[in-house]
Amino acid sequence: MLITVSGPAGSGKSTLAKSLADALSYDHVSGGDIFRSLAEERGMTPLELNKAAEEDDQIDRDLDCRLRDIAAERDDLVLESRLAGWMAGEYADIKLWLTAPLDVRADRIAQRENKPFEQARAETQERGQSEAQRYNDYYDINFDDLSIYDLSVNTARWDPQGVLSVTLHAIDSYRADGDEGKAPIENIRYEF
Ligand SMILES: Nc1ncnc2c1ncn2[C@@H]1O[C@H](COP(=O)(O)OP(=O)(O)OP(=O)(O)O)[C@@H](O)[C@H]1O
Ligand SMILES: Nc1ccn([C@@H]2O[C@H](COP(=O)(O)O)[C@@H](O)[C@H]2O)c(=O)n1
Repeated sequence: MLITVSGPAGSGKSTLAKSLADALSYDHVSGGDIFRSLAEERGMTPLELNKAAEEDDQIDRDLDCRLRDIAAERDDLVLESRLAGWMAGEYADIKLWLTAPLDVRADRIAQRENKPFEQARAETQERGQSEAQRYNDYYDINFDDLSIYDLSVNTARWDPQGVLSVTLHAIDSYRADGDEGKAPIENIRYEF
């Protein structure tokens, strides 16, 4: 199966994707892995590529194109990034969405990156708004539209082990013969 894990910054995507891949003995590919590969191919550090991406939208598009190619080619994989669900589209078997209130995510990011809460909160909010605008401009994606996902989990309500249990239960309970049909993602422009 191809499982995607999407959500905003600090929602717990990497944490869940790693533990899901371990539990299922699947491979795990993250947007961060792809971004690091793109940087290496260009002879840049990820930080340098991140700065370049502010001026050059082709860098975001290359990352998203790589996500879509991986989704088309691979199986028994957990694919994790903001847009994994949108990019994998019809190739994904189960699309998971993780979220948590902004204050919770900002607090996690403040701890992870060792910065003040207010700073993390402002940066996370601003980055989220800027990303949502870019996804809309590039691909006509409404990042707030959760109708494409099969399961949404508020990770503020369960610890990482709890989130893993909830999602593993959903995956284990999935029966292809009882599936009434994947809903196609409509009106997205896969233009890279
Ligand atoms: N269910 C949870 N409950 C409490 N803390 C969590 C939970 N899931 C993840 N965390 C913690 O929140 C922080 C952010 O998690 P993680 O890096 O997995 O998020 P992310 O969505 O991949 O973030 P980003 O998009 O910014 O890379 C980490 O410190 C992680 O340990
Ligand atoms: N313009 C960008 C795009 C991506 N990154 C890095 O890739 C990681 C994955 O991004 P997703 O949106 O696919 O989750 C992200 O955490 C960044 O490390 C970036 O720096 N700049």
